[in-house]
Amino acid sequence: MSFVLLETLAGANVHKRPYATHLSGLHHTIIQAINQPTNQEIPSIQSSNPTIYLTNLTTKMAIQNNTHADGFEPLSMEELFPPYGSEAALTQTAEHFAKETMSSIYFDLNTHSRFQREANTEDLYSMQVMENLEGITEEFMETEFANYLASIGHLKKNQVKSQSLAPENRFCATITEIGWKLAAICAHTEAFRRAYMEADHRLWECLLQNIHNNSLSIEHYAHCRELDWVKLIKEVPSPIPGLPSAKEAVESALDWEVHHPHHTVLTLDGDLKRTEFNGEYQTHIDESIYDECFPSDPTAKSDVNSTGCALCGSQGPCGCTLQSRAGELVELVEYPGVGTGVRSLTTFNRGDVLDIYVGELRSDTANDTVYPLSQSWDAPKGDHLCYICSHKTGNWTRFLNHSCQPSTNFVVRTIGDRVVTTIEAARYIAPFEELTIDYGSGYWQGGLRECACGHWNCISNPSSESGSPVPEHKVLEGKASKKSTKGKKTNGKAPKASKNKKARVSPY
Ligand SMILES: C[S@@+](CC[C@H](N)C(=O)[O-])C[C@H]1O[C@@H](n2cnc3c(N)ncnc32)[C@H](O)[C@@H]1O
Repeated sequence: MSFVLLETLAGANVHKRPYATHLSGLHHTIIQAINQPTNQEIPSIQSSNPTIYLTNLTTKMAIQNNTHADGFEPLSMEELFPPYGSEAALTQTAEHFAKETMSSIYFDLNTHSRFQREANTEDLYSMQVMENLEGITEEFMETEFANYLASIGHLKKNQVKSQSLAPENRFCATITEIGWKLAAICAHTEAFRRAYMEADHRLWECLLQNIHNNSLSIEHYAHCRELDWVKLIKEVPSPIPGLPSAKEAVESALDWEVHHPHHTVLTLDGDLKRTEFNGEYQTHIDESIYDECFPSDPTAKSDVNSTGCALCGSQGPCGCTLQSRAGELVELVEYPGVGTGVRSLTTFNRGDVLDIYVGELRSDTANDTVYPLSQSWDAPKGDHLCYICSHKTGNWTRFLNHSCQPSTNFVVRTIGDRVVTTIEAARYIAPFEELTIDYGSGYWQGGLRECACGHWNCISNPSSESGSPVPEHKVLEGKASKKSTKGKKTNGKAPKASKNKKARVSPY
């Protein structure tokens, strides 16, 4: 199990490191830097490994090109690895750079909002960080704008406080291409500011194109995190020769009621909608709840159903929690033919534990055949504990669509005082890739549904080896594998089940 995106174990001796000035590029490292005990080595960024990137690219391109009679067409080596310096190779590099930078932009925006929230609670350290971040952002915008005004003769050179270090005309090209709004949002991120200064023309153009193509996603992401980008540009006078109107950008700020980022879906027609099922809004909860149909928590860790907490190994009460940040780095997006799905905004590596499938723990499925997951403590033997029903309340994991070649897996683990089903990365996952999971063959059998994943070996493809129509459960079962830890049995007693836990709704 890899803990790249996990925060900390409860009770672990964790010290915060001083905030690093450069957020971008180091994003995964920063997570660890913030959360690991200070005496540990910080691992290097795995996502920059070109082999991993190319392996993923190979898979992606192979899937996109499945035009052969048996549904699979191998690519030539030249297509996969264009010759060094060729136009195709440069484009591939630029695309890779843009995706990585985009992922750092989302990460930095999220980190900014975490500090903002802590600063709002009068945390002195976070208040100081916020002051620095705001100062850097304002100075960046002011310098670049002043230099532009000087270049068109609206300011005298000696009125400009500091020289821009960016290539000439970059400010104008940026505002023209992505507009004041996205520039103001992205200026809050180290990733954007650094690329602005350092990236060559081709890389920068590719990044701007990516920002432009994801404008609603970025604005919604910032909006949910209450980023005050307006104050950065509201004093910009209009009109400025050669630039669009900043006033119009301010007036077009997103007007969308925010409860939780995962209450909103980016639709195929470029709009936003609330998540709903059977005409009712779906709400986010952080952890599973159970009601009167069980006298106590049916998933409570015990001697019978668990070999101990996967995080600390304890058989007795331990209070460990999985605090993954993966949920903060994914978004809900509509996909053709399959409805709402989950899009990654960062890179994940094989083995990353992304989150826990949560919902209402019930003895029945509440007549829902879409979302319930059978929770067992030993999946291969099928020892069923309850159903996790997430049609009304749940987290982002309920929106994972199925693929016969999925990027994540269900895994049964004991974490803290509960047996849970985690979602874990099955392989490297690139930014903007859809996260998918295998619902298990039973979900598709019986002719009621057809899988639309399009994979050449899809279960619903009659010529595929995996298609065999035997009706079974109509719930998500996944291919959950039991992962045990060699936990010490502490007192031999099953811990008392916690009292009915109220759903805690967090801001993210
Ligand atoms: C657990 S939900 C996933 C989220 C769902 N797409 C939504 O809009 O809420 C499962 C449902 O999503 C749709 N779905 C997911 N994966 C699919 C696939 N590969 N082919 C067809 N439909 C799929 C089906 O309607 C399925 O019953």
